[in-house]
Amino acid sequence: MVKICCIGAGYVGGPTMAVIALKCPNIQVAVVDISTARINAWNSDTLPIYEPGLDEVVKKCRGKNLSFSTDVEKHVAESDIVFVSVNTPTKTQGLGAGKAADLTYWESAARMIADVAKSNKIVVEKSTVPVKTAEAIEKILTHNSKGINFSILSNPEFLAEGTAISDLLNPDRVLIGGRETPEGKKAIEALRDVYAHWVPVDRILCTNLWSAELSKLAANAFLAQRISSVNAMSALCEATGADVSQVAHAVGKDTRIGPKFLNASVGFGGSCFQKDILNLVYICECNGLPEVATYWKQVIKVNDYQKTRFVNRIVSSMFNTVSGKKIAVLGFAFKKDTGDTRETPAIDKIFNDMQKPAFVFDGRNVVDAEKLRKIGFIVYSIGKPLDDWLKDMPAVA
Ligand SMILES: NC(=O)c1ccc[n+]([C@@H]2O[C@H](COP(=O)([O-])OP(=O)(O)OC[C@H]3O[C@@H](n4cnc5c(N)ncnc54)[C@H](O)[C@@H]3O)[C@@H](O)[C@H]2O)c1
Ligand SMILES: O=c1ccn([C@@H]2O[C@H](COP(=O)(O)OP(=O)(O)O[C@H]3O[C@H](CO)[C@@H](O)[C@H](O)[C@H]3O)[C@@H](O)[C@H]2O)c(=O)[nH]1
Repeated sequence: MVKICCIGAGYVGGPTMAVIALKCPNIQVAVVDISTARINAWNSDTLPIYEPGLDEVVKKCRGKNLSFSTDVEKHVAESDIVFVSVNTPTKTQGLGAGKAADLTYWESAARMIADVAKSNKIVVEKSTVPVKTAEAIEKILTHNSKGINFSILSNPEFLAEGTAISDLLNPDRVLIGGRETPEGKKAIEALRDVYAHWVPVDRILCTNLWSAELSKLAANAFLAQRISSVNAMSALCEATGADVSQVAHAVGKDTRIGPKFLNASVGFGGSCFQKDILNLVYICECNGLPEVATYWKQVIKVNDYQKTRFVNRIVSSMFNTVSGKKIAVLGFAFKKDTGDTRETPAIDKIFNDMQKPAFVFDGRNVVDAEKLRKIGFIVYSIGKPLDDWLKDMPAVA
């Protein structure tokens, strides 16, 4: 029986391994983590993360071919395939601080694998990492290998939070990068066999290592760029009386552009887009490509601009100061299905209790602005024609 171990029981490691266990009953899957609290939660009735559909998958497989453990070394030693899905945040100090990916957790995982391995292993990069990380990992593993063979694969994850289970069950593609050597090709085949249990083979793309590593950063950069593009348009819509939803709809009808990821917002959030674009910018700079770095950096700059613009609208509409005023934030999560409070029927109550004039600032275009205006609110919807009140106020506080 093939044994898989995943180091890192987070937003990626947990759901990904649960789906592998569900679809591959003949494979034993162990998810390990240094955090006892996280592992205890994975073994309890209250999982450490909320994802629609996750509970059912975990409950079906846990105790059969899916386990969660803090005994990292034991499970790594026993596995044929080791996924590494540890966090790779932006560095906060040292070389590349504020941009480069911090690979401390990755490096310590790689050193531990080299230490405890007693048989040949396929080591899979699941975390999002800079291009050429596989080379560094390979060096760590082979220089400490005691004659054991390690094959490194890059298998970046494209799931989005909130839709992780459906993304994993029905992925647009699975990407596997490996060395173009006989051993590398054999390792790619072994991982392809795992996914082929449920993913159509034409959706399993096999590339060289560097293409797979870079494709992940590129995909996130392209997605974030679309959001910054529509958000940039939202500012122009407000200045001209155009409606950003209508513009996005018309633009997205072009089949070359497509309708997805064109929702104007207060800017993108989440743990990935900013971190991965900063990482991309850093890699471009390190490779002597300042123009390319500047191009992608602009995506973050527009995102920052959009956040500031939204706050400025709030402050300027409320007579240039919010000090002493109470502001309620409805929907604090970075996106839906992670804690959503839209269309709460409590809004009319809220209006009666509020000081007048009462405002709603909608950074996601999710509220029914006309309904709220009828109740008496002054409504600002991002990228939409402005209320008279807002027209009279400067856009910048
Ligand atoms: N969150 C997402 O939606 C998403 C999607 C695709 C890719 N990614 C990428 O996947 C990676 C993991 O992201 P995440 O959101 O799952 O992170 P996370 O912080 O939720 O989980 C990482 C886990 O790794 C554990 N860990 C760290 N070092 C360890 C070690 N040496 N041994 C054992 N466990 C260790 C941590 O305790 C933590 O529980 C990142 O590189 C991220 O960029 C994330
Ligand atoms: O049209 C849109 C779409 C999204 N967003 C915002 O963008 C952010 C990110 O959303 P989303 O991409 O859906 O969630 P993530 O979980 O951050 O997933 C992204 O980051 C992951 C980590 O790398 C990748 O695996 C996914 O493919 C990629 O979509 C959120 O704040 C959204 O509200 C918008 O403002 N407008």
